[in-house]
Amino acid sequence: MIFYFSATGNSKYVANRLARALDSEIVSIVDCLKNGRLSFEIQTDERVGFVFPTYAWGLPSVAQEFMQRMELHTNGSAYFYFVATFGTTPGTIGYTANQQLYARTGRKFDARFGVKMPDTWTPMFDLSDKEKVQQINDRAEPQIDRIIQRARHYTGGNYLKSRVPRFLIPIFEKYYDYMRKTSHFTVESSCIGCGLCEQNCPADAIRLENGTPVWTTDRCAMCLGCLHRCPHFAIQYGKNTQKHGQYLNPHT
Ligand SMILES: Cc1cc2nc3c(=O)[nH]c(=O)nc-3n(C[C@H](O)[C@H](O)[C@H](O)COP(=O)(O)O)c2cc1C
Repeated sequence: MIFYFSATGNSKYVANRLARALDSEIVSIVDCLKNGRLSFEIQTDERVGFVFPTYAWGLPSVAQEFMQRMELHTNGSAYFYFVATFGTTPGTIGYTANQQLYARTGRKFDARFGVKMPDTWTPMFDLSDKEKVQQINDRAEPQIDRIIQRARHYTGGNYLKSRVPRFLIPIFEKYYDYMRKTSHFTVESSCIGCGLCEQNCPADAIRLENGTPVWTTDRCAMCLGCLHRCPHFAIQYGKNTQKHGQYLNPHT
């Protein structure tokens, strides 16, 4: 079983690659949260993966909620592994994920991995050069292959690079709160009120008011799925996203 969350397709692509190679079922945590499917039977020697994007060096709020609410029934022999997709640095996400799993199940991840992919935090990072973006995605392939090899052999260890001191965790938690201020969103006149942003929002944080998206701040995970998936690129966040372009994983 592989649990995943993905706003723009990177983590879903990685989860799919792992699932095909390891003959695992992939499970969307957004569907689980929406349908109340939170209890899972884990088989003997099963490989149980969690594939999440890194947000502000930590877990997206949706992933935190899932990990806090999930119930995993296991006889203890399963292999648990965590995969962070990230753009620049995964920071402390591996440590935080470990803490969450331990709090819920009393056990830690056997292995932690990372895959560097295009950084979808476009208020800061420029994804407008499609060739460069493709190169980053090409370089992700051997990283995914290595994870498959290790998971296939139940290999343990912490392979998440760019680890940083844990005392920075509260600072980055505050930074994520700052990022999640939905007042930074603007909607351009090219918006046709199609409602795709509302339909696709993983946190049910968007509703259309007079044909224009409005965000509910305390629900929004700031995944930027609305911005990157808008067919008219009408949703912006701050001053830079327009010039930094939209991104969806090419396999989406
Ligand atoms: C709100 C937000 C915060 C992010 N923070 C980080 C970060 O701290 N470090 C990093 O390396 N990448 C960061 N990223 C980039 C994503 O982790 C990366 O692009 C990921 O592969 C996106 O996965 P997805 O396509 O499955 O949603 C951030 C992206 C978003 C939207």
